[in-house]
Amino acid sequence: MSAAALGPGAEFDLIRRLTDGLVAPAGVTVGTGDDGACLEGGWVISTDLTLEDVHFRRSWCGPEEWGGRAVRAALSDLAAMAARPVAILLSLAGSADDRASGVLQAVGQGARAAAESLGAAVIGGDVTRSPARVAIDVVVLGRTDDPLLRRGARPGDDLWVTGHLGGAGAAVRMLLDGRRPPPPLEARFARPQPRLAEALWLADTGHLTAGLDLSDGLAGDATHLAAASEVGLEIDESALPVDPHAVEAFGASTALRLALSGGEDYELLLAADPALAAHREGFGDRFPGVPLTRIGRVVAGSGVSLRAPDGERRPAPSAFDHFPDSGSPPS
Ligand SMILES: Nc1ncnc2c1ncn2[C@@H]1O[C@H](COP(=O)(O)OP(=O)(O)OP(=O)(O)O)[C@@H](O)[C@H]1O
Ligand SMILES: Cc1ncc(C[n+]2csc(CCOP(=O)(O)O)c2C)c(N)n1
Ligand SMILES: [Mg+2]
Repeated sequence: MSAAALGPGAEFDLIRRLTDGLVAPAGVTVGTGDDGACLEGGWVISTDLTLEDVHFRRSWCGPEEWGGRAVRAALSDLAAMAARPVAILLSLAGSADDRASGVLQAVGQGARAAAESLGAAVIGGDVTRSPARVAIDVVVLGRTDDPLLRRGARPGDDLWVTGHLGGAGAAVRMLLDGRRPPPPLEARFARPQPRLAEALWLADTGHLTAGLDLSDGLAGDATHLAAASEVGLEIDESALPVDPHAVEAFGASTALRLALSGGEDYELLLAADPALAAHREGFGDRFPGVPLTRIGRVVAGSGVSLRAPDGERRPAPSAFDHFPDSGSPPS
């Protein structure tokens, strides 16, 4: 199977260059470009790197939460593929001081507790010294016989999103400003909830056609689903389930921007045939407190467009990119 296409941005230009020409070997049914790779026999594997001062600051929460958050974010890629978690490999790096003071042990304990609470055992890992900052790499292993891929969305499908958007971005914005977020926003940042059970339930309906998890922000992640499926996506701004606590903290307009571009909500963006709508009530009964919202549609074409409440179409804003405005890498 060929690699799935990714959306625009310097981070993804780099990934395109790094993966150019790669051919998945025998035994690998889905290679690069999706939330994880799929292996024959129903295995899904993915990796996610979390770095101090890039993904969290030391003063923002405790070391158990740094580890727990890294595991939760990594497991979200299994939710994106509607796979059931089985195990993780946990690699930790930190300074000699962080080892001596127990910080690295606490990171590992938080990671292990989060993994076990979500059905994954720690089956290995690695430890190295780092000159200063803490790094946490989590490889996740899951199982599914029918992975949900980013390709597969078709014109005429509806677009759905789980949960609320913008809460984690609002928390990060407050923390960067030196303010303490209120508990519901703090939780969205420190303890994201990968939508693992939700993904399995929705996949079981048989109506999902494509999906991914929202780590960089809907505006950016939607471009990957559009590119991989070779379709256009139309998103109705007024339909977005903006986190009410983000609205309370920042007002509707900034909260909407955070919902589109803030990132790290770890909700799911799903494309589904129109019959999924009949399962919405059942989803609400099974997952109270997790809204399932129809936010737009899949159309013929390419890219992502936003529809403002007055019906005007505009291009989606840019989302989180690790290398913003950094131009092209050398060819
Ligand atoms: N250095 C790399 N070498 C090979 N493939 C890569 C590399 N970095 C990323 N990829 C692949 O590119 C695709 C997109 O990667 P990305 O990290 O953006 O995944 P994601 O699930 O969208 O985001 P997140 O990192 O937030 O989980 C994935 O299939 C990933 O395996
Ligand atoms: C200190 C600090 N500054 C900014 C942010 C926001 N942030 C960092 S990485 C990322 C996208 C997902 O990462 P990845 O693509 O690596 O999975 C976002 C939205 C943060 N969490 N901490
Ligand atoms: Mg992902």
